[in-house]
Amino acid sequence: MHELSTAVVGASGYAGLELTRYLARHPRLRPVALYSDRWSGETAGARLPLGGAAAALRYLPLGEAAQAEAEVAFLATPAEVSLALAPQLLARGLRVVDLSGAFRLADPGLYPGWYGFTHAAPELLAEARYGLPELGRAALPGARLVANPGCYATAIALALAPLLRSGLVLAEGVAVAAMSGVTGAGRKASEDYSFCEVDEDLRAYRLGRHQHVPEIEQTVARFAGRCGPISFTPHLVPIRRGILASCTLRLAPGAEPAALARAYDVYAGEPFLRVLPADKVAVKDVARTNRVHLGVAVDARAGVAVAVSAIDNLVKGAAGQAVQALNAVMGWDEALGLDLLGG
Ligand SMILES: NC(=O)C1=CN([C@@H]2O[C@H](COP(=O)(O)OP(=O)(O)OC[C@H]3O[C@@H](n4cnc5c(N)ncnc54)[C@H](OP(=O)(O)O)[C@@H]3O)[C@@H](O)[C@H]2O)C=CC1
Ligand SMILES: CC(=O)N[C@@H](CCC(=O)OP(=O)(O)O)C(=O)O
Repeated sequence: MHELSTAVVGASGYAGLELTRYLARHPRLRPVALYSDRWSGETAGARLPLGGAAAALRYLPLGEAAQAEAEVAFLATPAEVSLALAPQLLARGLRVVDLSGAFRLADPGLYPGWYGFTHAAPELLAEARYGLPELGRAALPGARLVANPGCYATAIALALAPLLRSGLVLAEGVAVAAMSGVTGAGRKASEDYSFCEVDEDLRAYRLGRHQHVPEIEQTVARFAGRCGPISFTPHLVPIRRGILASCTLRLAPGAEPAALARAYDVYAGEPFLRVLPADKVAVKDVARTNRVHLGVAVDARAGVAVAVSAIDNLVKGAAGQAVQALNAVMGWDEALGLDLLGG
């Protein structure tokens, strides 16, 4: 059976490392090139517990990534780096799965405000397919460019979209608080993320201006046909990996709690999604897997529904989702290669 050759750019990052492990075990994908300046010249086997041919691969300088000889390139790089590389790789005939936010927003006008740069390839935004299969897999088969969703955006959009589509909650006044483990910030050597700064601490950040806000609104609006402005407050918590999101929505007049719970019936048969009572949704049950656990509770006294979801930011929030999306692009079983560590 033909194995699709793959390259990982940013292979030394937290997302790139996780991806390398999945690619090395995937039955139809073969990693052939790994790019990182930090580890240039070292073997992958020296950095990761890999078997087989992948262990012998030597990390290549990032400057050579535009010339990658592979059928698919995964970009696990900052958005500005992905934005520069993707057009070059696409022009050379590679498919691109980008893990950054560079191609997630359809409207280029949103980039300066939310990402801090002017988009240099707006024509590719029209072509890019958003890689969240559970809310839009029909767009994926055959895609050349996949924009892999953000970690918070994955957890939050999956929780919100069916509820808004049900019509049982209002589109206005949606408020989300989410907590992320520290790997969500990447391997950046910044004092703010060092052990002594995050241990025994808990804080909110980027209130009302997190870059995933327009992405969540775009995804929910596409699926549900409506979405008001979402208030989003992310928090950094002193765990290594995982995201828990709590989403508060106002109930529509006359909404029945039992009917609201049925909104998640749209996920019946999804291999990675499990609907649970909201207070049974926990990061430890999804950590190191591609799973999403979610549930909704009704607080009738306050007139709100609270939806809770949990993912692993590095798997369903990044590397696992990227593999799942590529499986969908290729028309394969979406779960192929994702059983690593119980995924
Ligand atoms: N961490 C997470 O939970 C998630 C991350 N993402 C996205 O995935 C991408 C990778 O994230 P993550 O793995 O966390 O990041 P890291 O900081 O851990 O790694 C970044 C990687 O990109 C490479 N790189 C290339 N150019 C640059 C540059 N100019 N500045 C910094 N690094 C560069 C680094 O190479 P080298 O080490 O050789 O310098 C490294 O391999 C980002 O776009 C991120 O937003 C998306 C969802 C979740
Ligand atoms: C804890 C933490 O800092 N998390 C990151 C999420 C990274 C991510 O998924 O974001 P992009 O791919 O959109 O950059 C953040 O809040 O920016």
